[in-house]
Amino acid sequence: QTREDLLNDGKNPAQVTTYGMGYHQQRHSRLDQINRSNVRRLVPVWSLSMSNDVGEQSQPLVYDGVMIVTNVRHTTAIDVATGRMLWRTPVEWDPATARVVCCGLSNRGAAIYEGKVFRTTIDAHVLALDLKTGKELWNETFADWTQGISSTVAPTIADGVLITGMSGAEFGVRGFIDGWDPATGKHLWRRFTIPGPGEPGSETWPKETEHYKHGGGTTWMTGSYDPELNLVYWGTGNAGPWNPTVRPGDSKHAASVIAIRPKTGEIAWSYQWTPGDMYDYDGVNENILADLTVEGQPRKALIHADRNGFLYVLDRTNGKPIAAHPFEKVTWAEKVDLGTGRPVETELAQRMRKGETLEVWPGLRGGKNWPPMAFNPDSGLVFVNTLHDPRSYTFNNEEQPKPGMRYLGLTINTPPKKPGEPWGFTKAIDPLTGKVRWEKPSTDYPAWGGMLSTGSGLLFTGRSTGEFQALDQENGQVLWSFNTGTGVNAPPVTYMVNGKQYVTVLAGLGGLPVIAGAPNIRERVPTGAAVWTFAVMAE
Ligand SMILES: O=C(O)c1cc(C(=O)O)c2c(n1)C(=O)C(=O)c1cc(C(=O)O)[nH]c1-2
Ligand SMILES: [Ca+2]
Repeated sequence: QTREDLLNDGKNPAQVTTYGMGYHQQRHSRLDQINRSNVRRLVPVWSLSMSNDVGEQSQPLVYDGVMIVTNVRHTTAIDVATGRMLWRTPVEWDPATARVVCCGLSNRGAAIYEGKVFRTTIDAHVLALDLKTGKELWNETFADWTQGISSTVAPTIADGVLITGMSGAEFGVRGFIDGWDPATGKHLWRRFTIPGPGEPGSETWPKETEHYKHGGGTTWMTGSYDPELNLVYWGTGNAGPWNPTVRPGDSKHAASVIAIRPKTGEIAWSYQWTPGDMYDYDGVNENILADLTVEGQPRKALIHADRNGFLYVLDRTNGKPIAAHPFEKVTWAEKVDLGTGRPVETELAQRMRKGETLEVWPGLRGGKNWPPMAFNPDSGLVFVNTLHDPRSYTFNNEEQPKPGMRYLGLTINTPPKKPGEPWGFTKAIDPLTGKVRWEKPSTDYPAWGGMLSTGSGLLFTGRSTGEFQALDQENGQVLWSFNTGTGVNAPPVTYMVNGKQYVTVLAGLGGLPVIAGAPNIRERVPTGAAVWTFAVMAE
């Protein structure tokens, strides 16, 4: 896992070295051995228990025949050929940490570089293990978890710097991104996403108070990286508290993407998806980098499906919007004005800001939550699991921020589902036009799984009810389905070993779906945890 290995992820099919299957996070593999006609003979070749009951969200990494997976309890190395565990290093944390976690005890994966495995922990540590042995090499505490700061994010390595994010925007914290020396664990820089007094963007926060210290904007999904521009694109979470009446203004840089220099964390540009966020529209969803042709011109684009319901294409050199179309039902904004770059709020949103209790789409979980979509550069389409789920909010001003305590300033109501109304959709969308090529409704539970696209026109994704499936990219038809026995949230990967293509996904119901899941999911789908690896059975 040299710098070259990370830069070339996707080119060498034996390896998966980065989160997103490439720094661009397209989650597309050129591999085409598994195709429409043989996918029905896809069978499990091994499965390994993860000894965990609180959910699996990690994207596996594969290097030199070794797979690295994480969850909240362990970092595990697996021999890809046999499915045997090579080593497993436990992560120790005080069970009381669960109190400062909004949405489950989760971990989304590791980074690998120069013989080391890097990960964050739920109690706000970042650490390095020896890739060969699992032995801990260094371990740094980056925050005091009792203050409400935790971590679920997979780190990344960009330009030789280890970069980590954090969680806690529901607990009155101020978001940041850290840079570390991967060799030693030395802290190199910290970039707060919420500006301090006098910094650019500070004018969007109340001047009289120290509200910026509680402004949210956490950084709980991994940024993508453009090595040529040398910029890392990192999304930021909801503004805090959700109640906007105590923080009039845009609340920058919450619910935004910031483009940062990996060596210093300096912000090159920022773009705010949801100014003055009052819906918990965390802007952390993946930022897919792609080179698109727009009106005959090649453009360096960034594609992002936000929780706020809009699918954006930005110019990633400067953060200017090129396109923005709703990909789910949106009632808080009429459109995004491409000239000003700002959403045009509906009357409904304006009445909400004044304190009326009204139903809004998308609801707090967003038109899409964290499970990453995929982009196929050949067809130019994105493939995404959406959430079709409104909420109503009643703001109240009583709450004050207290370290490590929830700080939301509102109560939430879930309107009853209309009979026959889907919980979400799986959609193929052209990000430049917003045109939906096909969509499939989810009628029992929302699909809450990451997406993988392959060169043979297949899509792999999981369902909350346990099925891991292959869909046809042309029409969404399910070509293959395997029941893993527990919900699938994690993003799948594909790679080649000894000339044979494999697909791997972690199964393990967890995260927000079990806490606030669509009807009684805990009674109908068991928890549990395993890595599943599939290949086409020989004739
Ligand atoms: O604001 C935050 O810091 C934060 C962190 C996390 C997280 O780290 O998992 C989630 C959210 N917010 C959130 O709003 C959310 O809907 C969510 C879902 C999940 C999940 O794991 O399923 N995590 C989170
Ligand atoms: Ca949040």
